[in-house]
Amino acid sequence: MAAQNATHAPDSVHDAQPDSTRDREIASEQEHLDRVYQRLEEKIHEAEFLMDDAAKRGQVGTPGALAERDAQVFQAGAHLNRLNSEYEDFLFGRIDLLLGKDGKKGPDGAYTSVEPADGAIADGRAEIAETLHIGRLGVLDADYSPLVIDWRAPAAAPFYRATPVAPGRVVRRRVIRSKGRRVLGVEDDLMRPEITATLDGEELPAVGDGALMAALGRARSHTMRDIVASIQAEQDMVIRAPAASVTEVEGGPGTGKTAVALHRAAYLLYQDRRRYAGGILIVSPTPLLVAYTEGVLPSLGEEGQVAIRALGSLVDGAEATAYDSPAVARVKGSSRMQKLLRKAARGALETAGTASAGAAASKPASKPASKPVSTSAAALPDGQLAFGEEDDEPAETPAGPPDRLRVVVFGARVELDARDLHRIRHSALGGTAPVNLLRPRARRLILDALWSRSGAAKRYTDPELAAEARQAFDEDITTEPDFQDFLDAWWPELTPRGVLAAMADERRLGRWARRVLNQREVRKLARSLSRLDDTGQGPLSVHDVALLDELQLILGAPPRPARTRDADPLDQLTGLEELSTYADRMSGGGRSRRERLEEERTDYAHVIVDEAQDLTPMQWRMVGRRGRHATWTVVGDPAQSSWSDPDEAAVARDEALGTRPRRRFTLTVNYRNPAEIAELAARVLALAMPGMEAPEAVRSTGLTPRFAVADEKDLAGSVREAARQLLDEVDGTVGVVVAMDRRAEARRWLAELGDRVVALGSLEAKGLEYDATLVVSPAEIADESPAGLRVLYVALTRATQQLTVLSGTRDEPDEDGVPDLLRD
Ligand SMILES: Nc1ncnc2c1ncn2[C@@H]1O[C@H](COP(=O)(O)OP(=O)(O)OP(=O)(O)O)[C@@H](O)[C@H]1O
Repeated sequence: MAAQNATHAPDSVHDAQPDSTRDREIASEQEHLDRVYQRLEEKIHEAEFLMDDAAKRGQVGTPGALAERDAQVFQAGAHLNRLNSEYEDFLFGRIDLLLGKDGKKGPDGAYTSVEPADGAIADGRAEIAETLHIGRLGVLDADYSPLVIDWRAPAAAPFYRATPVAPGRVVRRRVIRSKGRRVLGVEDDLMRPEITATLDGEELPAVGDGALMAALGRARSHTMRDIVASIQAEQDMVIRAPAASVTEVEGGPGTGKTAVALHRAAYLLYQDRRRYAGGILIVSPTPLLVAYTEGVLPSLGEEGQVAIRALGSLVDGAEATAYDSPAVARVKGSSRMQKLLRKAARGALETAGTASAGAAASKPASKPASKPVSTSAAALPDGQLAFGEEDDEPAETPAGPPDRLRVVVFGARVELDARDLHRIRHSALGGTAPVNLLRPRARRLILDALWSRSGAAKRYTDPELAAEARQAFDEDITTEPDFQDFLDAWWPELTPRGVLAAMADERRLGRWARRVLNQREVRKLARSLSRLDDTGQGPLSVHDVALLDELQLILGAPPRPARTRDADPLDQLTGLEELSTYADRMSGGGRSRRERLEEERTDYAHVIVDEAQDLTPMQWRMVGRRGRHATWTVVGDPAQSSWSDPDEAAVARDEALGTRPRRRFTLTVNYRNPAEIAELAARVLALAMPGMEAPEAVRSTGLTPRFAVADEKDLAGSVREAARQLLDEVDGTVGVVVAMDRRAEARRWLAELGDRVVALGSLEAKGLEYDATLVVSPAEIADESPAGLRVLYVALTRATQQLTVLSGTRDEPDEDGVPDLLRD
C-alpha cells in the first residue's frame, strides 16, 4: 500500500461532493439513527417495566415468585446494560449489498451469503438488495428485521473485510460519524467502482474522503480510542480468528497489535460469553500502557469479564514502582533464577529468625529455645513429660532459629541438638514439595526423633501398647503451646517477600547462588534487593514481581480457613453483577466486579499478551501459570524487544503456551507513523535487526523529522525549547523520550509546560503514542542496554505527526544535526 497524503487525501472516493448529496446522505442516516433511538427507547421502557414488575413480585415472597423475579431482573438488567451504550457513537457503519447466492438469513436477520447471486450484476448495473447498519450492539426492529447489526456478528464481517479486490456482495461501505443522537458526517468507499448501482431506483452516491485517513489524522489524547469503525481487513482476520489454541500476531510498530488485541477480547466475549465467563486476562508491559488502553473495552460495551493488568501488578498485593538497571534485570529475568529461588527458599529456613530470613511471623524466633519452660507434665501411662530448659539459660539469646529442643520425659531430659535438628530439617526438605507444606512432615520427624531418643519404645513389647503410648506421647507434646512456638520459630511460614529480603545478604546469596550466578551478578542482585526491609516490604521492581510469583509456587500456601466471600445471593443467582451503566464503566463506578475478578482469579479462560517480545523467561512463567487451561492471543514485535536474550525467552514462551496448536498472523501496515518518520526509524531497524522488514506507513504528512543539537551547558533548556516548539505545532500530546536514567530530571525540566507534555524513560514509551515526539539523545538510549537499539526503535516510532531528534555530543551529530546512529 502506498502512503497517502493525509492533508490532501486522494480521490479514493469521489471528488468534492455537491453539498446537496452530502446533506441528503447525512439526512438519510439521521433518519435511520432516529429510528434506532426510538426503538432503543421502546426497549428501555420494556426493560424498566420488567424491573418494576420484578420488584413487585419480589414483595410477594413465595419461592416461585422470587425465582421468577430473579429471572426477570436479570433479563431486564441485561437489556439496560446493553442499551446504556447508546451514548457513544452507537451507529458507525453501513454496507450496501448485492443479492446473495443462497437467499438464506442468519439469526440477526441478515442474508448470510458472502458471494453475490449469479446475475446480480447485469451489463455493469446492479440493484442494491440489502442495506445493513453496523453498530456497537445489535438492535432488532419490532418485526425482527435488523436495525443495527453488532460489529462482532458474522453479518458485519464484510464491513471490515471487503476490498475492491475481493468485494464479495459489498458495493459501498460507509462510515457514519455521529455524536449522541446527531449524525455529523459520512465517508464512503466504493468496493465496485466499475458498476452503476441503484438503491430504490436511484443511483447510489459516494461521499467523503475515506474514514481511515480521517481517523488516523485525529489528534491524540492520553487514552486510546477504539477503532471499531475502521478495522482493516488484515486486522479483522486476527480479531475474528477462532479462539481455539494460540493465536500469534507479529507486526511492526503502529500496525494495530494492541488495538486488535483489545477488539479481539470484545469479539471473543460476544462469540461465547459462557466460555469466557472464566475471565480474559490482558497482560500489558507497563501501568502507563494499561492506563492508556483501559478505556477501549468499556467503549466497546465490554469490561466485566476482562482484567487488564501490568506485568508489575500481576501478583496480588504487589505493585512494581522501582526500576532495575539492565544488568540486574537480566539476572532477575533469567530462567536461572528458578534454581536460585528454590535454593533460597530452603536456605531461608535455616536462617529463619535472623534478620532478613524470610519468615512471615514477627514472633521472636529465639523464644522457645531460650525461655525456661516448666510446663506441667502431662500424665503418660508410665512417666512424665516436660518441655524446655531446666538449667539456667541467658535471658538474651542471639537471634536465629532455635538450635535445640529439650523435653523432660520420665524424669529424664531428652534433647535434640543443632546437628539433630539440622539432619531432621534436611531430611524433611528432600524432594521438591513446597517448603511451607513440608512443616507437618518435619513435625513428624521431630516427634519420631524424640520418641526414639526417649527410649520409651523399648519398654513395650506389645506393638499395640507401643502404638497407644506413642499416640499419647505425640498428643501431649503437640498440644503444648511451647512446642508450637518452637515449630513456629524453627520452621516458620516463609513468605515470598521474606525470602527475597533474605537474598539481600550478599554472603548468604553467594552460597545459594553457587554455580548459578557469578560473583558480580550476586553482588548486583543482593544490592538491588536491599531496597526491601527485613520482611520484604519496600519498593519492588517489575522483575521482582515475577520472582515473588515463582516463590509463591516454591513455598506453597499453607492451608487456611476458607475466605468468606461477601456475595449477594441474588448476585450469584442471576449474574446481575455484570450490570453497569456506560457512565459507571467510564467513571470507574462499575469497577467492583472487575476488581473482584482481578483479586481472585489466577487461572483465566483466555490470556492476551501484549508486547510479548518483552517478557523475560521468569515473566513467561508467571503469565503461563495464569493460563494453564486457557486459549491465548499473543501479540508482539521482535524488533522492539528490550530483553537481551530472545532465545532464552522463546523457550520459556513455548513452555507457557504448551503444545497447543498455533495460528500465526502478520500485520503489515503502520497506521501510526507518517512515512517520513517510519523511514527514519527504519534506519535504526536495519542496525538493530538487519534484514527485518519495516511495516509500510499508510499515510504521509510531508513533514520530515527535525534534528536539533542541544546546548551542552543547558540540556534542560534545549529540551524545553524543542518540546515547546512541538506543542505549538500539534493540537494533542507531546511525548519526550529520554534515557531511563534521565527520567526524573526530564520530568522536572518539563513540569512548567503543562499536561499535554509527558516525559518518559525509554522503556516506559512502549506501546504509547503521541501527536509529536521528542527523542533526546539516541546514543544515550541505545547505549543503555544490550537491547538499546531496539529500545531506540521503539522511541522513534511513537509519533503520529511530528518527530524531533535532539542530539548531545555523544550522538556525534553532523552539520545538519543528524546523529551518527540515524545517518543514512
Ligand atoms: N484500523 C485502524 N483504524 C484506525 N486507527 C487504527 C487502525 N489500526 C490501528 N490504528 C491506530 O494506529 C495506532 C497504533 O495502533 P497500536 O498501538 O494498536 O499499534 P501496535 O502495533 O500495538 O504498535 P506498537 O508495536 O508500536 O506498540 C493507534 O492509534 C491505533 O488506534
